[in-house]
Formats: sequence, C-alpha cells, structure tokens
Amino acid sequence: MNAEEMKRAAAARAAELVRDGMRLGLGTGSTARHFVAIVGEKVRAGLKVVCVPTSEATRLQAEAEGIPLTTLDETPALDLTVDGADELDDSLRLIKGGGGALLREKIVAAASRRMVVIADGSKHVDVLGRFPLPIEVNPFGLRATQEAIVQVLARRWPSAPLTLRRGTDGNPYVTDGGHFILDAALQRIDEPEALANDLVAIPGVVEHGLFLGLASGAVIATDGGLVELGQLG
Ligand SMILES: O=C[C@H](O)[C@H](O)[C@H](O)COP(=O)(O)O
Repeated sequence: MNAEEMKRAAAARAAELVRDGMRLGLGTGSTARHFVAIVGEKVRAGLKVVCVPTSEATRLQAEAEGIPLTTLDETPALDLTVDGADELDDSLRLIKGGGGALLREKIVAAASRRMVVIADGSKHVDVLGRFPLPIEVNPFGLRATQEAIVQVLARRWPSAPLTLRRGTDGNPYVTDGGHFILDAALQRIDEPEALANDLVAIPGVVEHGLFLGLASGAVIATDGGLVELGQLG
C-alpha cells in the first residue's frame, strides 16, 4: 500500500464506527480528508449524522460532500471525532497542527466523548518530538510571546529553533482563528505533560499541538495491516 492507500484504509476502519444519529467531529488534513469523503458517501447513501468541521478547509469539503453541518454552539457535545495526527505514541499522546488546525481540532476533540486518530505507520513514534511542535500565538505581542516561549523551552532545550510559520507567499501563516504559529523543533519530548503546562501558562500562547488525554483510540495503517490502539468503540 502507498501512503494514500494507508490513509484511506485507516479512515475506512474509523468510518465503521459511525452510526445513524451520531454527532461527529470531522478532523483536518490529508488523512481526515479520506474520512470526510467516506462519511460523504455514507450520507448520500442515507446515513443520518450531523458534523462539526475542525477547519474552514474541512467545512468546505464537507459542504461539497453534502454532509449536514452543525456548530459547537448548537451541538456542544459530540459522540465521536475522527482526526489525523502528525505524531502519536503508544499512550495515544499526539502532536497535531502541522496543517495549522490545532486550536479548533482540540476544542472539537475535547467536546467529544471519543476521539479516534487515523494515521499511516510513519506517524507512530516511540517518543514525541521529531515533528516540530506547533504553538499557536496571538499576533499581538508576537516578539514578547516568542521570547517567553524561548525562555520556557530553554529549561530543557537550550538551543531549540523556534520558527514563525510562513505561507507560500512568505507572509506569516494565519490560522482560521486569525493567529500565528511558531514551530518548535525539539526532536524529543520526554515529558509532554510538563511542557504542555508550561506553554499554556504563557500569555499570548493560544494553544499548542500536544494533545494529551484526548484520543481514546487510534487506527494505524501499516504494510502489515491495520493496527489498533486503545478503545475504538
Ligand atoms: O493541523 C492539522 C492537523 O493537526 C492534521 O490532523 C495533522 O497535521 C495531520 O495531517 P495529515 O493527515 O495531512 O498528515
């Protein structure tokens, strides 16, 4: 299987968890895109669900698929969210936000009774951190927030590069929430909980890409077949 086939296979397994009447969170990214497409096929075949998209990109795809959408204001509690990840470990701790959607993804995951991660095997790691950690910040006071983050990181990563994410036009990348993203190249995060606590305490940090205690299960597609972690049902 190539990478796209693996993503599709993981998405198809997660789609088996979807039942009539469910309130679903729809993730963002190239893996979640397969899940949204499969849900779209099921909706056109008669499945009754309402969904909250985790980004404007996913909202556009879901609308094009004819998937009924709602918001967390109308539907504040969801049954299941299915989303991709940039990295996941055996304890279902994640790094997310490579596509810039971490804030809405985390809000939607936290509003869901279950969150199932879908990924190809390349995302499954022993220790988080090879993927740069996205940190979403308010544009106001960017430089001061950046320096505060550097100081916090310096306790464990004295020289970790912290880079302002830019779009293809060279301007700072702007999230759906109107924020910027700083990517921290940490290589290895041995204590993600401690780092998460430190980051949320910094004024100006809106959210970070460590998803801890949110995922209840994962479907990982490998050349040897599907590997399931945690609880899917
Ligand atoms: O912001 C983006 C999301 O966190 C994605 O779920 C994550 O980047 C994984 O995306 P992909 O499935 O494209 O690797």
